[in-house]
Amino acid sequence: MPVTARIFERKTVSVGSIRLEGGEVLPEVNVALESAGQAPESDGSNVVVVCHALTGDAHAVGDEASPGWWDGLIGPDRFIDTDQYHVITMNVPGGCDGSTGPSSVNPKTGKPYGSSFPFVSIRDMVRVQKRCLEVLGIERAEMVIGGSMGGMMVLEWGVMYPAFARKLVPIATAFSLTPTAIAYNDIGRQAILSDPGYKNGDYYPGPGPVKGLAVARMLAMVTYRTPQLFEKRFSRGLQVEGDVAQMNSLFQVESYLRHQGNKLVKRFDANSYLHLLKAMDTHDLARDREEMPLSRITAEVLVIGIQEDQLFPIEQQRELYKQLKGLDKNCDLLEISSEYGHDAFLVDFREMGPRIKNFLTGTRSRSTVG
Ligand SMILES: CC(=O)SCCNC(=O)CCNC(=O)[C@H](O)C(C)(C)COP(=O)(O)OP(=O)(O)OC[C@H]1O[C@@H](n2cnc3c(N)ncnc32)[C@H](O)[C@@H]1OP(=O)(O)O
Ligand SMILES: N[C@@H](CCO)C(=O)O
Repeated sequence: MPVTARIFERKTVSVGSIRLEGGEVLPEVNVALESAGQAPESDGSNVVVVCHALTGDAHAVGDEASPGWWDGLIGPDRFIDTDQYHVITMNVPGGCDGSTGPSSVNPKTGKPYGSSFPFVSIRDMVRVQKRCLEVLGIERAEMVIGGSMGGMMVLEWGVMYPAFARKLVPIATAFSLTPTAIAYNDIGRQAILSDPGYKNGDYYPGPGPVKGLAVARMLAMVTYRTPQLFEKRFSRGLQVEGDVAQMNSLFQVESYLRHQGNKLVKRFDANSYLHLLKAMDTHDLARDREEMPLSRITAEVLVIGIQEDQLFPIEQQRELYKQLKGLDKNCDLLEISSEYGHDAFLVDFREMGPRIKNFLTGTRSRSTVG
């Protein structure tokens, strides 16, 4: 593979109007994207498409000045080597990192969409991203990879566009959410909806339901990590030594979660959060499909699961692998154990990294499970 000048680019691509699964037409859809690494080969053999998770964005790959959220996995001489590959990450429609979403201006009214922004499904996200890649002249990819919501998109890529990618890596994901995950999402949703700053979704340019969004993030963080990690990091330590009778002491874990809540509201829009939660809740790979959707996949698949994941339990990835295997697909399952739980796909690359590298570069290693 020839090594050419390394590119790092952020841009917004107009993909025109899109008819959504729900029937509504979203006019003038923009997709914000970032690409890093080598120029894409015309046959897509060095192209890696990254699908981000709920509060992720297009900035997967960064540098010292501006770290990206998947720098541990992707970069020069890293597991996905940008000296060899062209890595492209698109912000999803409905998001808030530059792609058309609830905070965007509706070209028909000249005002932010707010409450009028239509429902965007996981399939709509993939359809929009496919259109974006077509505009860029990218017809094929070597691999599509992503975790959590991004993993739902990876599976949809394989089902909707079987000829697009040669390899798929769905991580910490599933065909659909468990009722428990939907329950967590609804508690977060209710926190946002009950904040007076929500104003039925039409709060722009105001700060919006920042308290509600912060509380939603606090709860979500508990599901993203594990009791073991919290025990190790915080135990029952106090951040503020208060008077028990006055109830003004503060545990370290409380302080940490409040910090995480306050951190998210500085970079994320509550309406986008609500839309993406709904997209995940309602997603089902089998919905409105007569044939077994996995039977359409032609790519090689590496399923990765985290044994301590509270949000997407490991049984879901085992089932995915089992069904792929039952359909005689070329697939593998990597189970990792990490005290980071669900968030391990963002931070714990010890086992995942080498395995993804081998899968991408074609150096097959022994199956973890069978
Ligand atoms: C690098 C980026 O640009 S990420 C931005 C885009 N985000 C995404 O794409 C979403 C995916 N990313 C994530 O979910 C997260 O960023 C992760 C999983 C990758 C990492 O999570 P982090 O929050 O960075 O790590 P961690 O759980 O260790 O928290 C560290 C933070 O908690 C703070 N903290 C730790 N203990 C306490 C405490 N007792 N009280 C208050 N704050 C505390 C630290 O000071 C640190 O704060 P900072 O992030 O403001 O510097
Ligand atoms: N930490 C991840 C978890 C969701 O998969 C995020 O915020 O997107």
